[in-house]
Amino acid sequence: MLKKAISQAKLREWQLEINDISAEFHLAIIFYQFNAENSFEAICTSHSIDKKTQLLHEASLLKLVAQHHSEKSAKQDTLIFHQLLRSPQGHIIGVISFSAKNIESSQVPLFQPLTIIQTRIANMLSNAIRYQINDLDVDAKGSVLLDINLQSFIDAFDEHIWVKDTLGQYVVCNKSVELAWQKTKQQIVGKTDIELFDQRTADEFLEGDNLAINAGKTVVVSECQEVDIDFNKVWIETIKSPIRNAQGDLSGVIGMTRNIAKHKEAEEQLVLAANVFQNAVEGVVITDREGNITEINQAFTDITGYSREEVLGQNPRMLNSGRHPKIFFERLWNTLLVQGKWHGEIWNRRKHGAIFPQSITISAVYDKLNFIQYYVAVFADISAQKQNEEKLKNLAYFDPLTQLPNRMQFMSLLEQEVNHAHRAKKQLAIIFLDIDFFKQINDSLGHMIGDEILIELAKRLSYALSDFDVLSRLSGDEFSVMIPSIMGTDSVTLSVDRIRSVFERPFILDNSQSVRLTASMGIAIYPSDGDDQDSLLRNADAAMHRAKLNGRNNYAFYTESMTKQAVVQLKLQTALHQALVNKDFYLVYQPKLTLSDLTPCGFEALIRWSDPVLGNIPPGEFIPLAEKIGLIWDIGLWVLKTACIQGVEWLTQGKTFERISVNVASLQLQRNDFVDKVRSILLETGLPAKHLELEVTESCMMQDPDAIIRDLKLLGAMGIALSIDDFGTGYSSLNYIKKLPIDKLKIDQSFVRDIPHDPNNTAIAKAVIALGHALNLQIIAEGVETAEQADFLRLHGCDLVQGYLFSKPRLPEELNDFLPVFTQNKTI
Ligand SMILES: Nc1nc2c(ncn2[C@@H]2O[C@@H]3COP(=O)(O)O[C@H]4[C@@H](O)[C@H](n5cnc6c(=O)[nH]c(N)nc65)O[C@@H]4COP(=O)(O)O[C@H]3[C@H]2O)c(=O)[nH]1
Repeated sequence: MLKKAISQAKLREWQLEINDISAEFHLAIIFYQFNAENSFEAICTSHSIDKKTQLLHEASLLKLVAQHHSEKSAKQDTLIFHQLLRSPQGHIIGVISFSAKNIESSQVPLFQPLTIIQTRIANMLSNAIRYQINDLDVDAKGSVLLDINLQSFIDAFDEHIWVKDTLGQYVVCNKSVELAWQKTKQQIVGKTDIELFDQRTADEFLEGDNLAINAGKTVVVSECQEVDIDFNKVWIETIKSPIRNAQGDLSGVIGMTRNIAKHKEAEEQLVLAANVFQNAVEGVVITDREGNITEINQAFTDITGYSREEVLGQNPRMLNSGRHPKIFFERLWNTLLVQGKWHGEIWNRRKHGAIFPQSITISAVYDKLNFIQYYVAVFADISAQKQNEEKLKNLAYFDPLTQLPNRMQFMSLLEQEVNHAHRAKKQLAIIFLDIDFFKQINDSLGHMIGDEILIELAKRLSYALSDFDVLSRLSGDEFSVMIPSIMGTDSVTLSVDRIRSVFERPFILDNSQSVRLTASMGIAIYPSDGDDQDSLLRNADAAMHRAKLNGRNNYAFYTESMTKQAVVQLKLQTALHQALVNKDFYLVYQPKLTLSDLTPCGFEALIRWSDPVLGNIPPGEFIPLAEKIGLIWDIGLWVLKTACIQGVEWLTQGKTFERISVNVASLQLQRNDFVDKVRSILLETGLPAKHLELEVTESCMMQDPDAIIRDLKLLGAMGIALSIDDFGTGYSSLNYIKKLPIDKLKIDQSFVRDIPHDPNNTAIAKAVIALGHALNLQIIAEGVETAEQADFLRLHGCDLVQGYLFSKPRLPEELNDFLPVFTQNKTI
């Protein structure tokens, strides 16, 4: 893709250059620059180029672009070269295209001028490329003309060059030979080796001659270390080749001795580099500039599991773990292309699927022209290092015995939560827990057993607490719990209760012995008992000590009044759990009447709880608690079933009523099996749906109103009447009221209480009646205590009433006045 447009001024300069070169070499030259759509447009062309040649170039280039810019193509009798022009960072900035005709007749010499042109073009177009074009004499066909004699030619070489005839006499030698042998040409030419050297050396040289003659081709006859005239040790190599005349007869031997020190050095370097490459502990992968793997080392295979054969030609993205987002690799490539190097950590995937972290350095390797040629990545598997770091982190922040956060981690989390609670204006609680008499357990049963108990306790506590609570082991037998975002002391008491339940089961030890434990707890609340993590923990600790003083197996709030409140709450909670089992609940029924003629039309079932110890507890107190501790579902079903059984009993006794209404808590409605439960209770008890009414509160619409509307419609379709209780006290969304399949609105008793004297309540009562009637709903007023209230409601069109004025909620057997008896036998 074209990364940088070339300026018009530069293009004009190149146009002149292109004309110049094409005239010089009789070639067609075009420079293409890609446009934004990544298709190219011709920018500079040589004067001589015709449309046909240009089209030929373009067709061939298009094909090459599709093949990712390979650099040469042949078309018919024309050889077309495409030279990619890259910026020093490796970006393609354009393509220079040039062609020569009649390649059959001038294939070999043509190659050289073309190379020169390529070089020259590259020099012209890229500042990064510096090439010196030699002054070569080029004929029309492009062949290079040389005007030299053999002696001056061989004298130009540093290598020793000589020729011997078939008699073994030297016929030619160059200047280097004279220097090396410390003899003049005249002293050498016409002499044999025996005449020039000692016997051993002469034999050795003759043996080399024979070797080349017998082989019939150029052979290396010796490779050894010698001392040169400057007493430097050098590696030299001697090659010899037989010379034959036009008839094929042997006419002599040509020899050349050359200094191969550089070659040797490079060879040694190569061997060394290859050894380092293969034996490196780090994995090494080399790719070409397109990203195809060209080489890997053994460590790569050891780390990734892939053999050389499996990865050659593949892209390293085959190791991608999917753990890094796209932007990660975009940044990596950006750095690599701009800076030539990238270092960082990457998660890759081994052949067998496991992902692992590696520390990796990727470097771009440039060629002489500063084009990127390869990428080399060197990486180390740092899984072990990561694991160690993780272990160290664990040691610093977690208790090694229980794996719970330690004091340091707890305090840091507490600090964060305090800050959060401060911003959100919320409360949070800290429970400081200490196991009673744990020292005795350690002393009598040993520390191993003590540890076992602590581990088991940590597990039980983690299980009992909610996912949002933070449990930690502070030290020894001290634990702490942070409860973020509490709604008053009630929710803390619930957590305390859950923690206490953990101690109800004995702890079974390895030797099948069992121990019963208790704990003392202290509670501090943010912000009333401390406004930072230190004061909160300190005060929770102080409260725990007070709980211990109060006889252990106990808990205390930092603020004493809270402790009292919590004790009452906990007692109530425990008793409520027992009430269903012990059958301590019963129902009373309050009659509802038609206001116009005061004829009874039904009853509201209301629950009562009579606890043998705590006495009568009003529903206003225990229903919210039952909702909090999740008992409302069971209690609600018990009420519904009991009311239905009562309804059936009245009907079978021939007593008539329109409907019995039952209160439904919003938590009941939120269960998706509520409708099914109602249906099965009606079936089980035999009460016809037309005798049942459900009173729901507005607040039930607060969560998932669509699901609630769907369920209420199902209930309505069954024939059950639905009314909205306490209308006006809460949510009151007309939007939902409009959509709900309800029959009645109930004016809350708080609005009825002061009518007709309180102007606000009077206005609200009138508005609810008007609104309800506008929506075709019946209006019932509850808590009617006075004739004045009844008159007001009648005057303003209220349909139904209930209240102490007519009857208090009563036991079924006390309600005969409100249950007219049918004289005829009637089936239900
Ligand atoms: N001051 C005064 N009060 C009157 C008068 N007439 C009726 N009441 C009282 O007003 C409450 C009416 O029930 P609610 O608004 O549904 O309010 C109920 C209802 O929200 C809840 N509740 C009672 N039974 C159940 C039940 O079975 N299930 C559910 N979910 N909630 C129930 O407890 C609340 C209180 O119930 P209760 O104490 O039985 O109190 C009843 C009833 O005894 C009156 O003229 N003056």
